[in-house]
Amino acid sequence: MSKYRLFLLRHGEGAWNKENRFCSWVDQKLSEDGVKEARDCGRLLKEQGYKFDLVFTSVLSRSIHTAWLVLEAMGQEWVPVVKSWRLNERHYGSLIGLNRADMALQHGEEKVKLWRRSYAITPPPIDESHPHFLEIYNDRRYTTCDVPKESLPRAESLKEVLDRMLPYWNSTVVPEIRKGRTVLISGHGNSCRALLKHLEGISDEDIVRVTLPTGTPVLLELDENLKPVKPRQLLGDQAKIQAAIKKVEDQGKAKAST
Ligand SMILES: O=C(O)[C@@H](COP(=O)(O)O)OP(=O)(O)O
Repeated sequence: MSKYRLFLLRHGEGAWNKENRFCSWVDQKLSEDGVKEARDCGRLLKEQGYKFDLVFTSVLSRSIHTAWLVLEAMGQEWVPVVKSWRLNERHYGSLIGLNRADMALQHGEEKVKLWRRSYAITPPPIDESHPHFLEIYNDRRYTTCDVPKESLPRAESLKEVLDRMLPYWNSTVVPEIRKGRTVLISGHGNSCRALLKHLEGISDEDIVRVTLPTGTPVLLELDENLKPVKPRQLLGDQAKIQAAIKKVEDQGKAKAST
């Protein structure tokens, strides 16, 4: 029987989602469409009668703004929002800023798919020569982390995302769920995939086929051991959701960027 409800959400479309560039730890804002997606998501959740007690976000603006817009559309702006770098998007290393379709032309679609969706493959790390290195590592938000700046990742596989997220999940999120609080995690494509893998016990092979569209709430009904009692539900128009998933998958197809 379902005891708890947990909602996962990949933020609304960001500016670099639109440009098909790996965004990761670069703090891009939501696009106009992304703002609309977040508002629509809040309206849908309100229509369906859901109420949140607590929202968790990463320290990236696109996840925070999405949470704000969802809460505003629901008329639940008072709900506390808690932020942690441990919910950040996967660190895409030296791929950050690069166009996926260009990468597929240069390295092949299979390689890009492995970088994007495999469990244990870590992309090449970022170094000081990368155009976005200083922007990320000199950002004040990363002085507030529970690890020294030098220990922050320089690239991550999905497994490494789960490794840094799980301590936070177990110490901070789980106790709130166990108190009976309805939690929304306004996160990212890969941080949500990592959590889904953990909660649903998805194998390393099967996680490759899990892709999340932007701005679409995922409802998990959990038992007292926080195990799902039924398949995850992506809320909204199912045909539109399938089209949005395909669009994200197709971002890795070879095509010269304009
Ligand atoms: O880092 C990014 O560019 C995307 C994920 O990219 P893919 O894994 O889909 O390539 O993360 P998000 O938009 O959810 O923050």
